[in-house]
Amino acid sequence: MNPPVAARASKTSTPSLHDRLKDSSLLRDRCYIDGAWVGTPSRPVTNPVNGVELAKVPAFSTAEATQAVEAAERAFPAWAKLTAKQRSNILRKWFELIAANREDLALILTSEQGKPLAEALGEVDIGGAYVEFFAEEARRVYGETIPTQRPDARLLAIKQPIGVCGAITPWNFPCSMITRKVSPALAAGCTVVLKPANETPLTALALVALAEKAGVPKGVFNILTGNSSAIGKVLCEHPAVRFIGFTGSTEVGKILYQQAAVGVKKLGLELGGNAPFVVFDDADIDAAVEGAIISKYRNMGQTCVCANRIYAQDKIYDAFVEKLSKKVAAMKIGDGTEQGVVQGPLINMDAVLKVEKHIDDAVKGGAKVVTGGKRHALGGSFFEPTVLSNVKSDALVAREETFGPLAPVFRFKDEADVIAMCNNSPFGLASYFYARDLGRVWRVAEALEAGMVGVNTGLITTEVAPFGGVKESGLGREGSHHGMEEYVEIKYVMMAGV
Ligand SMILES: NC(=O)C1=CN([C@@H]2O[C@H](COP(=O)(O)OP(=O)(O)OC[C@H]3O[C@@H](n4cnc5c(N)ncnc54)[C@H](OP(=O)(O)O)[C@@H]3O)[C@@H](O)[C@H]2O)C=CC1
Ligand SMILES: O=C(O)CCCC(=O)O
Repeated sequence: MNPPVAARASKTSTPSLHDRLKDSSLLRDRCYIDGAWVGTPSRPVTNPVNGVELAKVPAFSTAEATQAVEAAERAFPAWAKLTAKQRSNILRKWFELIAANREDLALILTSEQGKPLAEALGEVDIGGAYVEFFAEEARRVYGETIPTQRPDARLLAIKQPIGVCGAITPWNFPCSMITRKVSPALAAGCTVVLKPANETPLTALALVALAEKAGVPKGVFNILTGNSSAIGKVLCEHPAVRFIGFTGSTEVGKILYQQAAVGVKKLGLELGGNAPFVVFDDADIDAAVEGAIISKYRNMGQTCVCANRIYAQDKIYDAFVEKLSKKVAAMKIGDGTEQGVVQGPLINMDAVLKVEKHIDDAVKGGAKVVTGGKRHALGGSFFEPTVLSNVKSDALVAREETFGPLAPVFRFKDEADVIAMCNNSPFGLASYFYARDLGRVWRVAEALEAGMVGVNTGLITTEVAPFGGVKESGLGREGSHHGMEEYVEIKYVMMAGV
């Protein structure tokens, strides 16, 4: 029997998260290992709006991570042996439960992460869409027959689940980064040990509670919260783990890459970006402003694909900056659960310090604050959405990912000039541009060194397309049928003596 978080006596008039949920059993304070809810809740999870504690979760480490991997190892043969249809049906049920509980999941997500409720609902929907998509893909893991080179032999290649998989996920998308890894893994026949970000474990635990309800067997999907480096080391070094899927900073991605090298493990890495967003002078400026807003300010600028450097061409520069800053200045800031709020708090004070550092540096170099530029009067980690103009191409913000609500607008002269600036980065995750000339659209899309290009759009994420980066932005792809390939091995079989 799993123990949900008990109702807390609320001393204030504001109902607790527990009391606001339609199904309070989704609020969990234990981890799930080998089919049991275990651990002592000890590590507080707080609301970034006001620091109020939402729940406590266990602080697990090496021993529990090893237990979780070994549970996943024991569960693997039976799960891999199920027919694709059997696994697909369980995943379908998980998707249906996510959809049926979308409002509760979104409320948990906003409460621990801070993004506006409408965005949290959107994230839960796409999170569910990954599960739905991979429930369908489970039945399409086809192999191939190969024309033989020997008359007495037949050749074929079959695809088999890679084995136990580790998943390490970030706080900025506490739902969709989990389902984007776990659902293809389960669909392929792999078992999983998940370590969600310590800032946002409650959405993850709720997703696991729904997976349990959907009939995912014991040991197939395990989750543990706690010491990230110790748990990460077990996932990288335990011989049973064959794949690690990670979304997060490039710095941590490189640590995992090195640790996993010892056991020659396959890795999927979704790391930092530094997305350029280019507005050419033939663009529809109003559409470009809308695109810049969604790309830059979604999740308060805390997405790895968000526009980090905005380049506007000479002729339209002033008009673009004016229209963008007008819209940004009108954004409603506050608790993401309040009606009309489009910007919540940043995840923590470190995030605020990074935005301030980038603004200070740009301003010292001659940039002008057109709107925003400082901490918001609400206090805590609230920061005013900001637009800077006349930013120099060598500013810190041109080189580093801000991960906050800061839009620096750079000026450029021509296509060659801007492509060189865009590609002058060790990162290559997303990129965006607005243009109408068809020749230019093809040239620029092909020239950008990035895993993803948005042309005349600021929102490119969908479960049906391959998401991932080049250069130091990572390895592999998530989502789409390519996302399944990460979780299978190809086995070549020669049948001779035919
Ligand atoms: N590409 C992306 O989507 C993301 C990029 N970032 C970038 O990284 C910056 C820092 O954010 P941060 O949250 O610290 O990102 P991290 O890379 O530190 O965190 C991502 C995940 O990795 C875990 N982790 C941290 N250290 C280790 C380790 N040594 N071994 C295994 N797992 C580990 C974290 O756990 P825990 O939280 O428990 O420490 C979390 O689950 C952001 O400002 C942003 O620039 C951050 C998040 C997502
Ligand atoms: O920031 C990330 O790590 C993933 C972005 C997901 C999205 O674009 O919805």
